[in-house]
Amino acid sequence: MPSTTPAPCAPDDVRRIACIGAGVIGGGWAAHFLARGYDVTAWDPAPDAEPKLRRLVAAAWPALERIGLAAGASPDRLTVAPTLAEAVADADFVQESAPEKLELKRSLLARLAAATRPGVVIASSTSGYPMTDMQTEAAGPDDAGRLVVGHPFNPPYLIPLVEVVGGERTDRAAVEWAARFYDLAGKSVITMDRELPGFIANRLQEALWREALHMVAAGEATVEDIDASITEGPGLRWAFMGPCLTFALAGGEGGMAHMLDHFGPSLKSPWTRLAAPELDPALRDAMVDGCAAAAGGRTYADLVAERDQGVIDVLRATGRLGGPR
Ligand SMILES: NC(=O)C1=CN([C@@H]2O[C@H](COP(=O)(O)OP(=O)(O)OC[C@H]3O[C@@H](n4cnc5c(N)ncnc54)[C@H](O)[C@@H]3O)[C@@H](O)[C@H]2O)C=CC1
Ligand SMILES: C[N+](C)(C)CC(=O)CC(=O)[O-]
Repeated sequence: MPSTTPAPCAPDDVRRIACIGAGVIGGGWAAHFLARGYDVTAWDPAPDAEPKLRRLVAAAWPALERIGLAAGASPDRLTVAPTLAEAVADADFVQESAPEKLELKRSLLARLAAATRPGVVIASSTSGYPMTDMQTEAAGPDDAGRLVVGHPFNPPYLIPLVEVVGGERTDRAAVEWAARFYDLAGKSVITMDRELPGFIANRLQEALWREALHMVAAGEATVEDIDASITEGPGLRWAFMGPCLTFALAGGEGGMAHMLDHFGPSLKSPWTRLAAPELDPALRDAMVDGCAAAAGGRTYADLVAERDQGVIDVLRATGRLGGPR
């Protein structure tokens, strides 16, 4: 469909990015865009947002230096704006990462569309809301048409994937513009042609997560057993080969055909519980205590540094890190 709302600049001419909401993900996006050499302006209504954001970027920067910064990249190119309107006034692209609350997203995305220059694409980091449900308050086709989902993975400055999809009122050209922009900004993009709650990756992750919670709730496995079952097992394969091709190898030389003929009947075995468990206080405490035990005295900062180095090692070992960019 031809664009009715052309962006004010081409994806490769983007220079200024606004990050709206500057918590774990908005801050991670800011670090990523800064490392890629963009100017970033952030806005977040929390009174302590600026020092928190600067701490997050400072903590991420050593990892970003290790994988290589773009020419001219600097944390000094981060500005924190006092108002939403000032944050987006000159933006060539907006990444919204406010809390996962539908009403909040609806009104915030409408405000952002009204405050940006006509045609500027606005992407939401939502983990699961379809854009159709979030774009209901956008004023008209020119506003709603440039709202897309750009779902990242934590931390956005190291995990390449971003899932891009529009809603019923989104102009297809905005989806294509966002996909091209993320690609130029160093992300690995999956563009979806239809909306699914949870998109692709979270739909898969949530199935695993529900089963983990069921096992902890029923006392069938500890948090540490569950984590080790992935890091010592399938997780090692999943870093470079997805679950489908991995299981094709389970069929030996007969491939997926033999795998399905052999193990297909067990698909119907009651292995999974599928429906979500009740997140009652006992389960909440078991998960929180189990994670504290698994952390074994390592602080949040220790774990972030360990995770960042682990992701870099995996990216490097699987040939997905080139030289300095
Ligand atoms: N935490 C994660 O692993 C991932 C989260 N996401 C998505 O990213 C978004 C943000 O999540 P997190 O960063 O985890 O949350 P967070 O709680 O760390 O950060 C949210 C930030 O938004 C700010 N905020 C509150 N009201 C706001 C408003 N009206 N406008 C702008 N900012 C506002 C808060 O002050 C806070 O700094 C959510 O949509 C979430 O689903 C996506 C991928 C992964
Ligand atoms: C926990 N989460 C559902 C918000 C996670 C994501 O959306 C993606 C990720 O980083 O795994």
